[in-house]
Amino acid sequence: MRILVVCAVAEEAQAVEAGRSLRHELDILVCGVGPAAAAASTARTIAENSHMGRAYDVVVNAGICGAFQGRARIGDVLIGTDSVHAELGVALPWRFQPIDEIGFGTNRIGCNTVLTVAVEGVRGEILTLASITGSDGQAANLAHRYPDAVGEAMEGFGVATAAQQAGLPFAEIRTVSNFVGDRNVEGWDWGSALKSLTGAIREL
Ligand SMILES: O=C(O)c1cccc(C(=O)CC[C@H]2O[C@@H](n3cnc4c(=O)[nH]cnc43)[C@H](O)[C@@H]2O)c1
Repeated sequence: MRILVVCAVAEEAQAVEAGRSLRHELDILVCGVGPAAAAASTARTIAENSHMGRAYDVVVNAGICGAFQGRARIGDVLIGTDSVHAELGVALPWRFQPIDEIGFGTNRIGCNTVLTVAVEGVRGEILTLASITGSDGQAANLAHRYPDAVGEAMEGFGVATAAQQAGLPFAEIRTVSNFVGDRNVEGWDWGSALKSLTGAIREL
């Protein structure tokens, strides 16, 4: 099986590389931060490899993330059931209206759960945002809007869109470096999250 694993930054790619198994052919793409870079870079890589006769069977987005308080802990592995774009819709003064409600597509792409059946972790929706949530108030609002969301990151929905348009199964695996909320980047535990990421890829 040929697997494309998409990471935002080099540190995540190194953690994935450390967990690589010889059972599968696995390419690692560093796409850059955010959903637009993730979608464009993933789509281009899928197309180029297909033209070279090296088509992928599966696309996986792997990286670190923030977790919603009480739903997961630092270092936990999160396995997406759905990748949800939490900013795609209409920001009404009194509530956020997802794009689905106005008939212009969907902000949700289902993850293939068979791919990740052997990976131990917390299962739930993983949100994608172009902006990292930077306050406890915003975090509470998102947690309320998405009661089944376990974490947030910045690339999942972009990678999922590229995979879906290419007709490929998609999975999102994240490991928790911080809690969603007040921005304190010094408090992020990259070490624990990257170590867990290596372990999760080993189980994939
Ligand atoms: O704001 C900063 O100064 C800063 C410092 C270090 C790293 C960053 C990033 O932008 C990395 C974000 C990267 O990691 C994912 N991630 C991790 N935690 C969260 C989160 O709580 N909310 C959203 N994304 C998160 C994300 O997928 C990025 O690829 C910034």
